[in-house]
Amino acid sequence: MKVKIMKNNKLWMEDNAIRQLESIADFKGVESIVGLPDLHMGKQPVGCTICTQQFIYPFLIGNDIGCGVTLYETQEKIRKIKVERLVRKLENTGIYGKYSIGGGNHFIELTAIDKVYNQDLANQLGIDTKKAYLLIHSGSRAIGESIYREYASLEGLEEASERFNSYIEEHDKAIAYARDNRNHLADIFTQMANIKSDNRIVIDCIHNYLEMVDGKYYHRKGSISSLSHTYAIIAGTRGSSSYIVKTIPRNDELYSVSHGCGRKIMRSECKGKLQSKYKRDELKRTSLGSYVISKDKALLYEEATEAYKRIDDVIETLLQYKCIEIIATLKPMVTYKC
Ligand SMILES: Nc1nc2c(ncn2[C@@H]2O[C@H](COP(=O)(O)O)[C@@H](O)[C@H]2O)c(=O)[nH]1
Ligand SMILES: [Mn+2]
Repeated sequence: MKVKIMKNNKLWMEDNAIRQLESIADFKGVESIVGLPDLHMGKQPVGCTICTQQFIYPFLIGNDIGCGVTLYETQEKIRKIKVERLVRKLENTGIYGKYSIGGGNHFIELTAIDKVYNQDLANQLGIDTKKAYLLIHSGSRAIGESIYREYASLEGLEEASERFNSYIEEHDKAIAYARDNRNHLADIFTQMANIKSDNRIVIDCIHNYLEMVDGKYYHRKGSISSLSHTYAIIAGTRGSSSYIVKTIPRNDELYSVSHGCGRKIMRSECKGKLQSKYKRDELKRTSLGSYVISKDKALLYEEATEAYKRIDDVIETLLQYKCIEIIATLKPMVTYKC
């Protein structure tokens, strides 16, 4: 079967997203497709891997080429951080200019190791439960957007053609820019927050890109490659755990692992569905006690925890398919989106 959907009874999965993925199966060169547990609808399906031969489809990668999540270790002890004072300080700040977080669900999160499940693997990563960590989700910003505009037609690009070669060149630059952007954001944020840190990278994993392996093209949109990433971060939400995992490469799942929990409620519907339950300001604190700092007030509803699938269902599904081993969980302290 060309399209495989990773499912589990408890996991919420949208039929329209499955149909959107199936509609790609007949494109020239498409060999196989995997819908990951965080699959959801977008301009193109998100949470999937599409494997092709001979042709590539830039629009399947989308505009945020190189988007990823990086985990940095700070040198600040959790117990020394006065969270409320820090939040008050950060509320009057913003990151503008050459390096920026980006809108939507991009974020910088000050976070703590909550529970270690595999101490040996945690030691290999040098994880110290006393220290504060930073989780940064950001991408290639305007660079990715301009590449997307140039190549977004539904037409595939044939291997070795001039357009194919120039897309790959631009795509690789966007990945490098996105990585650099995350690293600069880590420096800017720790200085702004006055957090001691040399920002050691613990894990850096990207989820929107084209991976070439053995003459095949793996279009990854919200999909982490277990071939390139031995360790990965599966992002939760501002109000739920994110997971540090070891990936297990599996051909049947196109060597893929989910990048997050995936959207459940469309942005445009969030306010209508959630405002009878929460006043806007109540969404600045989460049920975990963490804080959200966002100048964009609409994002408080659009990015609420309930706008997403349950991370534990996504993780359970990945475990069931033997694609990951859990190392530890992260618990957000402050989610910053300015
Ligand atoms: N730890 C946090 N994770 C979050 C937050 N907002 C969203 N998310 C997760 O990130 C992925 C990334 O989605 P993408 O398709 O835009 O790359 C998403 O699926 C959520 O699981 C947050 O504030 N904190
Ligand atoms: Mn992303």
